[in-house]
Amino acid sequence: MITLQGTIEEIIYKNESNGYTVAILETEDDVVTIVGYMPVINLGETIMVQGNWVYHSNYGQQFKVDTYQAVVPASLNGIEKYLSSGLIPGIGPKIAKKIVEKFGLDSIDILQYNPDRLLEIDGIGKKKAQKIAEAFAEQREIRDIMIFLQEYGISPTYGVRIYKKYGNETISKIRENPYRLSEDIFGIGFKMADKIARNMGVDLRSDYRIFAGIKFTLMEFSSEGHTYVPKRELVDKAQSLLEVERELVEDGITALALKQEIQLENVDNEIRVYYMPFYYAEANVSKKIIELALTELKELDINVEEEINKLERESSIKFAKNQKEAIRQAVFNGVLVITGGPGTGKTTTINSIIKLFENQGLSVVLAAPTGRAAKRMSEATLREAKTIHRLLEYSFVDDETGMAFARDEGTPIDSDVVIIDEVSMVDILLMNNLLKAIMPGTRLILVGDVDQLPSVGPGNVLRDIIDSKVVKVVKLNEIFRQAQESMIIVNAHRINKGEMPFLNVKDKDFFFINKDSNKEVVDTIIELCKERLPKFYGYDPVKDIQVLTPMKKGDTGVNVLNERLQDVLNPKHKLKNEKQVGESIFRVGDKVMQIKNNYRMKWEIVKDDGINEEGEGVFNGDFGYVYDIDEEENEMTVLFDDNKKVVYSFSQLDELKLAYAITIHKSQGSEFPVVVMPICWGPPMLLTRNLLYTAITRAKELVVLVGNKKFLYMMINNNRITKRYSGLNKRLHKVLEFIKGE
Ligand SMILES: Nc1ncnc2c1ncn2[C@@H]1O[C@H](COP(=O)(O)OP(=O)(O)OP(=O)(O)O)[C@@H](O)[C@H]1O
Repeated sequence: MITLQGTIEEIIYKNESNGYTVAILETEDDVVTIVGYMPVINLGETIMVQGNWVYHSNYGQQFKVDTYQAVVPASLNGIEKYLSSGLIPGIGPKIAKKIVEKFGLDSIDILQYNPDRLLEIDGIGKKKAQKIAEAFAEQREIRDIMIFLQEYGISPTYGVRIYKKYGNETISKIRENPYRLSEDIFGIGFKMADKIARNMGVDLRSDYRIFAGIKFTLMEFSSEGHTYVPKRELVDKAQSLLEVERELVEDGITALALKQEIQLENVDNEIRVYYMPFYYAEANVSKKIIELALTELKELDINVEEEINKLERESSIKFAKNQKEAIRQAVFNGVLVITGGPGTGKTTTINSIIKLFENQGLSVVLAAPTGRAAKRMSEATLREAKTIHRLLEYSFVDDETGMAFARDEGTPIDSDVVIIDEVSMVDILLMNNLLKAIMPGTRLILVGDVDQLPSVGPGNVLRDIIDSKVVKVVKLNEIFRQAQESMIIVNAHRINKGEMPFLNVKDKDFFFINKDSNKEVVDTIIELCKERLPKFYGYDPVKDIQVLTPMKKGDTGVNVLNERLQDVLNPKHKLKNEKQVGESIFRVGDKVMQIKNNYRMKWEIVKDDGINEEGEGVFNGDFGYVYDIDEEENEMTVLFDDNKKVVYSFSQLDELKLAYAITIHKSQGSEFPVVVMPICWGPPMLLTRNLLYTAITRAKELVVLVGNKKFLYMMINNNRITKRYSGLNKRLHKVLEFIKGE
């Protein structure tokens, strides 16, 4: 084994996910290429490497690194390069130069032991000095942890996430039970945790392993939307994952049930296995729905039919029979479901219900599951509508508890009527949290289109409640004349009934462009967004047009479409900063979407009058534009709706994705002026009628489908509504029977 020491002059290649690096090392008397797994080396850093010389047929002589250690950089040049590499947020090339000019070879020591002295540098104030000191300390800690993780084959991308979760307890926590990684870290599944554990010598048949494998399998079922899984299926799947005897899995399930981490339930001679939170949620939702439905309401001293006539006169419309029925039932029921497709008058009905109650002096609150849906509800009713999370005052409590809902049984929502829109998107956990905060005697009105895709999270809440028939349901089914003008609405209803849509009717809003190959489809979509739609209809290609696709991967998936659309709609430009994250590039001006809820992310609205507004929370599905990329500070600023400015550190950029194209699943609850969608081959599990229905009902003004009609027909005929294991319907009946004493 040979040892070399030198400074990293250049990083030629680095695979972010596994740490494989090719770099140029300048030693005292030579310049050499080094290759190997070195996840935590940085430009300008001085390192000592151990390994051997190898000969590569294309690249010649190289030094293959087996192990390496960092050495505190010894030269002024080395220190400056190291500090300016972007490793420490707050220090960019300019500040690095100043630090080295001031402190010379002591620079690193000053950062480590005496960061107060940074104040001596022009341009560094107290706040900035503190930020740099913290970042430097964290960087040191991360380095030790990364090296530990690297020994067990964990890539740097995950290393950072693990560190964020466990902090300086990382090493001890993983040593104690490596399987916790699969529960705690987004992106680490059982298989990866298992590999690490096996590397550490954990036994194949250990309890930790069996429990983790069972819980992981159960979570996989829930990520497909199931609230429970039949025990047989769970054992089959967990056994093939764990590769141990069946009895061990069965025993593991019993042990977990005794520890109350899972719940077993015998229904019609089938044992159902629930992950605990879903069990509690399902049980509470059923109890609460029945309780709300049966609680006697404070009677309103009105003649409902007269009120309805009055509302008709005031809004100069004649309600359809079912609209009247919905208004009537809203008065008499603790729980009412109003369902219907697009253009069937849901919004008009809600507006009338709100007016009726408000006229009687009752308070009404409005909410919807996503920020965008809440915004639309607010625009349609001219009243404040919140996200359900906001309504329940979801917020940070303390480090131990994390985020929690402040509104619950103890501090319920203070309102006589609660109306929730887009309920098809609400999963069992959120429904449970919502119902906890609703007092018996409050009227709850759930509005939604049951034919949309079900919630992303587990459960089939709206459908189960409707199918159970235990509460009043009014289905709106008349498409009003005004709505009939729109082919989007007419076709949405046709598709929902399994009929072919009317395509390319002159002067209408629903078009199909025939293209056979995937390449032609993508080329046409690009051309539509860039040229045709802006030119002929005046649409803004980025703001107004949304490309929706069923798929993430493949020729017509979001990744490819985004790359192509970014290329033409926001091309590379020397004045536009860029930042590469994984496979994609963010560029100033790009359209992006937040892909997970981050309740603690700070935003600021900068107003003309100089009084700025501040708040917290950026949510899954929020759209924004890249406003600034600052290499010096390692930060990217995004401008969201209402001019909310949010600053992301580079390490948070995995919360954002390019959004010229998004998946149909991610589009739920949003609306766009124009929807463009590829119609191509894909797995039948995915290409379903309600996926197509959801996509086209997102468009307000224009739909353009591009592809092969064969696949359009295939989607319309594919009425497979993927079965979800959910016990809510049955449970609602059980609770009702119990209360009635049957
Ligand atoms: N009773 C009625 N008579 C005539 N027109 C009506 C009536 N009710 C609603 N409309 C009109 O029908 C159209 C669709 O109604 P509305 O927006 O309430 O439906 P919606 O179900 O909320 O639709 P979407 O889900 O697409 O938002 C609107 O233009 C509305 O003014």
